[in-house]
Amino acid sequence: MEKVAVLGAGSWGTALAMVLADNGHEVRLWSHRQEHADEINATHKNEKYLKGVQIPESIHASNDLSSVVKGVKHIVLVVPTKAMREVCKDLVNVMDQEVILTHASKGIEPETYKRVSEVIKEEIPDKFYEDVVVLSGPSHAEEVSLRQPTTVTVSAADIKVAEKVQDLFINRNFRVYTSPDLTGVELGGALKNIIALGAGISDGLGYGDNAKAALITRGLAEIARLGTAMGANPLTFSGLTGIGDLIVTCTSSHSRNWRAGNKLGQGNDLEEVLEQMGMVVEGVRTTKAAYQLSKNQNVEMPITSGIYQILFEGADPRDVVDQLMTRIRRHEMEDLTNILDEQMND
Ligand SMILES: NC(=O)C1=CN([C@@H]2O[C@H](COP(=O)(O)OP(=O)(O)OC[C@H]3O[C@@H](n4cnc5c(N)ncnc54)[C@H](OP(=O)(O)O)[C@@H]3O)[C@@H](O)[C@H]2O)C=CC1
Ligand SMILES: O=C(CO)COP(=O)(O)O
Repeated sequence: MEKVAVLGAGSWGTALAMVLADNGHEVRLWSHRQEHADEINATHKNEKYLKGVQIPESIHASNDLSSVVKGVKHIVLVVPTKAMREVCKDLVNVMDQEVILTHASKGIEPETYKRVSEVIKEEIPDKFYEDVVVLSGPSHAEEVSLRQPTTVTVSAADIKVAEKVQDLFINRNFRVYTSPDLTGVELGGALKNIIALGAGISDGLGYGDNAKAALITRGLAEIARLGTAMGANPLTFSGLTGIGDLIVTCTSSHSRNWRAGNKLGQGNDLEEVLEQMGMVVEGVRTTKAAYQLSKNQNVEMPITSGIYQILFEGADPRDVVDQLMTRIRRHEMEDLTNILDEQMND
């Protein structure tokens, strides 16, 4: 059994800490607020983030980063991506041994367009880690904390290290696969949040299942287009961290991105919506990053671009839908049509 530090005591950090505790590991859960750590230790609940869920008494919460990471073999980073750099900087000051660093956060940094593992590697010298691993997939914390069947994927540059993390987390409720495509796994998890905002907007506008299916399918096409341009393997987007996570986030009312989109579709203002949520809505920052990336990479992303206009340029969602529906007509799969054309000409 391993000593594990989970950094980030929101819904996902707490749910992952519970999986690890169920597996018999010694789990320390770090919160950046002392009173939050005290509340978890006193009540064995995390009411704001996982309402009604009983947390195993073996999980010890703390606000003291240094004591939390002392002597651990694994550190699991689960803070919102906007806090990732700052937490890594603090972590470097208290680390004195080599660990396996896993992160389970989903986003892209808007200013640098970096994936989370790139941010971590930039901030933490490599003498402190065996490798940086990502854990991603269709996994709402609310369901994981109820031990409902869930599947995720872990990936790292060194697949052997990813397998160690697979062993750490896997159990009969939480099935963990491995993938060699770190870039694809991280991008699928980050970019699906943009489309989930769109699915929420569509539902908020009162559109139906046809529109949602269109958003998921055409959304996946543009995620794969950008992902492939950034070095991912296109096959990854047909897996758990691609279409799997896209389905769960676009169709579940657990999703904060879907819920925020839903309120926007009903005509609420972005600032107000984010304030009311009180939880992280990663898709907003990621839309900014992906919109800019699509321009830099010269990749067409009409849905992302439409959501950018709604979030940051005050566009009316109905006008954006109209704009998407009346784009110039085209083939569904340009690549496929090109191959067929070539075969006809042979
Ligand atoms: N929830 C889910 O089902 C899943 C979430 N994820 C990803 O996990 C990541 C974390 O999300 P999640 O746990 O859901 O978020 P939540 O909104 O549930 O919780 C966020 C937590 O981070 C804390 N926090 C905020 N700012 C900082 C900071 N500067 N330093 C340290 N901690 C901070 C918050 O503390 P405070 O209470 O003080 O605000 C809170 O404890 C996101 O990237 C998300 O996309 C991935 C898969 C599933
Ligand atoms: O990533 C998630 C499920 O896999 C959680 O999505 P939300 O952040 O939209 O709640």
